[in-house]
Amino acid sequence: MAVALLSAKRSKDPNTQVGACIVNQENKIVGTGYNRMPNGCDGELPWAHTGPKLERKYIYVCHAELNAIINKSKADMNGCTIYVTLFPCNECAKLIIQAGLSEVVYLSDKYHDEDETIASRRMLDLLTNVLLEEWSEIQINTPKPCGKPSQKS
Ligand SMILES: Nc1nc(=O)n([C@H]2C[C@H](O)[C@@H](COP(=O)(O)O)O2)cc1CO
Ligand SMILES: [Zn+2]
Repeated sequence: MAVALLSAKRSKDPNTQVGACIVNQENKIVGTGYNRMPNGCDGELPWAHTGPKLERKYIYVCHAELNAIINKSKADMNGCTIYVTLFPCNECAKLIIQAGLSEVVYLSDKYHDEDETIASRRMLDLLTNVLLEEWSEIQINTPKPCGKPSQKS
């Protein structure tokens, strides 16, 4: 989950940064991702979360889970676990299931009562091999940059 949190830090979403990390049965990392615009579209699409539908991020952004699955280094993800900093939406739940992942570990569930989350839970709960766990709060302390302090005359 700490790696998922670190990945989230790369997101340019000004409102919600989400990170995901997929590990195999030996706990080796096989993919990471964060919410971002499709490749090559950075800076061209809106990050707003209000306003007209086509000027809001939602129809463009690739979710962290999608990116982690796409970035995977392993052909087969059966039996893998996905650590994600925010409970998956319905579209990502479908991807997670179809990719053969066995376990979902999440940190925040801030959209618990949204239809997308309810639908996601419904699908994930249907699979007995998908476990949902809540993590206690973890904090990453960003180290101060090393190197010489700039010299002022
Ligand atoms: N599990 C998730 N993975 C994600 O990558 N996201 C992304 C989509 C948006 O970029 C952002 C949510 O924006 P907001 O509605 O909190 O301003 O998080 C959202 C969810 C929640 O469904
Ligand atoms: Zn999603």
